[in-house]
Amino acid sequence: MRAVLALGSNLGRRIDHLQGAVDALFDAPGLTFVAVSPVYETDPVGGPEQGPYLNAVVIADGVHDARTLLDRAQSIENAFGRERIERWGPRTLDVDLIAVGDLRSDDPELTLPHPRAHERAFVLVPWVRADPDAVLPGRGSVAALLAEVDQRGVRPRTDLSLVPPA
Ligand SMILES: Nc1ncnc2c1ncn2[C@@H]1O[C@H](COP(=O)(O)OP(=O)(O)OP(=O)(O)O)[C@@H](O)[C@H]1O
Ligand SMILES: Nc1nc2c(c(=O)[nH]1)N=C(CO)CN2
Repeated sequence: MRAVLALGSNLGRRIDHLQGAVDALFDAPGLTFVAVSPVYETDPVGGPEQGPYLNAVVIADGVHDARTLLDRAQSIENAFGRERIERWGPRTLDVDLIAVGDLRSDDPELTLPHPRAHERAFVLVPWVRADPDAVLPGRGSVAALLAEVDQRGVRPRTDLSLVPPA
């Protein structure tokens, strides 16, 4: 299956955290790199007052089990010093599973597709750049969803970029 992951960071060396996540995701055998989006600087959505995020999307193939991928995403977050203090609070690294194939799940531990992806410009804008034909299962084309969201808080950082894993 193909998986779409959203990366975010608003603490410390933000771009290094995003690059570290890309590298760590693919550093063990199993996942195949498909694409990485440009990097965007985004106004924080929800939570306490906090600094701007860098956000990007990465796409991987060869996923056999969504739960294993979630475990991997969470251990990568932890390796980058992620502390869970409050909901939607600032973080060194966030790795969210946006979609895994056509899987649908309403398990709170792993909800698929991600329940807020369709309304988040900081996910949809990079995703459509990584895959112009992207479809969010159950909600249709990402390009069409984008027309419904406010994109003003999402700015390209053309001076930054993520390199595909070695
Ligand atoms: N699709 C998903 N991707 C990542 N985590 C998920 C998903 N669905 C459910 N979860 C659960 O959400 C819990 C909280 O995750 P996290 O702390 O990253 O939330 P958040 O990033 O602050 O907020 P949001 O869920 O709005 O992105 C995790 O422990 C995880 O089990
Ligand atoms: N701009 C922006 N805002 C957020 C983000 C994020 O990655 N970018 N992540 C959140 C929880 O997942 C909450 N708010």
